[in-house]
Amino acid sequence: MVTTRPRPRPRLRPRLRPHPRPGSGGRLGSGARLRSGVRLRSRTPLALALPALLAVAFLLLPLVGILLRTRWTELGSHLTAPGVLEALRLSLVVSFWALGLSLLMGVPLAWLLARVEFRGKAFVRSLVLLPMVLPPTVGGVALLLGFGRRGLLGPWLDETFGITLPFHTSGAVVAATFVAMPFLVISLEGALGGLRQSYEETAASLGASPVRVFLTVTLPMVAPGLVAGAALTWARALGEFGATITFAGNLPGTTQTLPLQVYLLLQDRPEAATSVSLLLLAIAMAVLIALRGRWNGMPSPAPERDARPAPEAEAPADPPPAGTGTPTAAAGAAGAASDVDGGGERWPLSAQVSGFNQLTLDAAPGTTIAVVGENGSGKTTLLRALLGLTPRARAELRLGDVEVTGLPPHRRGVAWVPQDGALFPHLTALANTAYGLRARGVPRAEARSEAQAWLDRLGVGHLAHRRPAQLSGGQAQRVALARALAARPRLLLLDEPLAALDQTTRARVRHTLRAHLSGFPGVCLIVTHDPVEAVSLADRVLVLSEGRALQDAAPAEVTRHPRSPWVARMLGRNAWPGTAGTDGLALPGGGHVVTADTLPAGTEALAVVAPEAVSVHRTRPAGSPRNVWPGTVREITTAGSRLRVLITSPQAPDLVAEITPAAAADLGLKDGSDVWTSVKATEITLVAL
Ligand SMILES: Nc1ncnc2c1ncn2[C@@H]1O[C@H](COP(=O)(O)OP(=O)(O)OP(=O)(O)O)[C@@H](O)[C@H]1O
Repeated sequence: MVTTRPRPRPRLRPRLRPHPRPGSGGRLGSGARLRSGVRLRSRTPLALALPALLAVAFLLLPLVGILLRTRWTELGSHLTAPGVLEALRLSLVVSFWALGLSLLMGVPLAWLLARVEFRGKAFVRSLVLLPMVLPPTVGGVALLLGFGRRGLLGPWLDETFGITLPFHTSGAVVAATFVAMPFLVISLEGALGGLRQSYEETAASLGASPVRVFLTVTLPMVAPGLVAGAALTWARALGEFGATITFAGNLPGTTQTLPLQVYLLLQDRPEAATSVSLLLLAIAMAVLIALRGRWNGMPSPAPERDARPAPEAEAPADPPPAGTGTPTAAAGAAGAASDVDGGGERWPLSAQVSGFNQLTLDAAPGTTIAVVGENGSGKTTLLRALLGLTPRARAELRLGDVEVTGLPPHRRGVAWVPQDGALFPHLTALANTAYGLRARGVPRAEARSEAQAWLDRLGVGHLAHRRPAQLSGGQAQRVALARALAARPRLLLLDEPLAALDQTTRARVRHTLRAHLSGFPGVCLIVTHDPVEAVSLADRVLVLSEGRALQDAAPAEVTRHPRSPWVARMLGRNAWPGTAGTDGLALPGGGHVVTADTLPAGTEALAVVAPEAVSVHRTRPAGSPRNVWPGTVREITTAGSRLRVLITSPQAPDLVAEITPAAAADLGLKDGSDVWTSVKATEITLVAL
């Protein structure tokens, strides 16, 4: 029998990358373009192609009519006629005012619709859409009844501000805003809906107020949607006719915009009307071409850029503990360390969690707790409760002397590193890392030098000026960690911090992480599915089951005495539940395990066996231990330099043995081989459940 340390089961997780900016992803339509520039052509059924072509012709013909009937020689004189120029000026004034008002009111409205749950949301959304489907003249009548002289608000506007909207340019602005604002709201709401909230939540956890988050994270990230919506809104306002003429009238120089001019010219000088129509048509086409389909959610092909991640940076072989570092990093890092702990302040954790999670958590500063549990056991909910981000669980939370329970997420001092890091894609690694410091009001230069020091300490200082899309998964993860540590939190929450890394990088980053966590003056919670991570990084392992703490103990204790078969298997052990008898454990299927330990008869317990304690034989071992079972090899997998062999038996639960490849070759093991397994009674630990 060969002994070795238990190894984690290999995990099959996709390598995560920083998420692309919304609107920069690709969608392939029919005739999609491949990288090589080759177009995919599919056979189009004639029954669909013909009406589609008819539709194109139907849309195209009027435009061709304008182009053919335009008197090109007179175009200049038509467009520079005083009346036309006046109408153009007015159109520009009205459309830009309408755009401004739409931005002012429409952006917050889109945010509200996308981010806040409230009663009557469906009604508000319908209200936003209404001007798009309402005949504009009906819109004009409605505006008269709302804001006209004898409308609901008109007399008050007149008496209080001396404003009379009808027959005034402001009336034309109101009419244009009424019909154009929906384009902005719809476009922006769509963009906000496509933006993962973890960016905004992470920004809040770094100390940014909701308004700051909106201005520095949300808006830049939805910029393409916002620009597209704004352009459409402006174009719609520029072309507005029906509501304007009904509500504001057709007064030259006051409310007579270009579309109204076209209407007038058509009666007396149709050729001039054609020229002005051509101008409006050209403007509309220019806007649509500039947007290239972005307004309906179809992204335009992004310009090719070098988004290749940098090669994985060599982390310092032995990273310095907190407060020390390379000469360049030392000054900033030392400053950072002293700032982090607020001049020596340390942050013990005391939390009482209710709701889906029901547990009490107390930990001294500097403690790292690995949070483990099956899928759905409440790990993420626990973190979100501590952040104050979920109504599903509530944490009465005290960090040091500060009672943070009633504080909003951005004032808690609880930094969160989500699984994918959620680096802000529009900021460099340096600006990402400085984000939390800037949110706390640290001057720009100081924040940047401190951020650079943190990046240096995490071994990614040379990537400071890269955007997240140009970082590998491991580099991005380290930047995310630097960003969280730089924010000087009182509690650090890491959600599977190493999940995105390959095995080699994982070992290196784990080493770096351990060094930095040892200098952290608060408590750190790490959600993990990786037993090596749990055992090597944490001082305590908190096992969750259905939101409750199943076990909260030192890693060695959890490994030796796992309180559930799941924990035992996660830690790479065999675990058989059963009922204690006089000399071991009676298994539910009728089998029996003889153990050296004993428990009071009738106790529900687990028999825990390390895989390397299981011996495999081709024939029944003579004079062997009392736990001997026949079995069949069902699966052989590698675990580092060793092999894990899954053996099933009619007389015992499934068993995993770990042996060397040489031993497996000697035994001639393969799938389906008949074998005997044996385990010494002294190698079995009994754990009462
Ligand atoms: N927003 C929600 N509304 C309702 N139920 C939810 C919501 N989010 C999570 N849940 C449920 O709460 C339970 C705990 O979920 P949670 O995401 O905290 O589990 P987890 O331990 O983090 O799981 P995993 O390992 O799969 O990430 C699950 O049963 C899940 O289905």
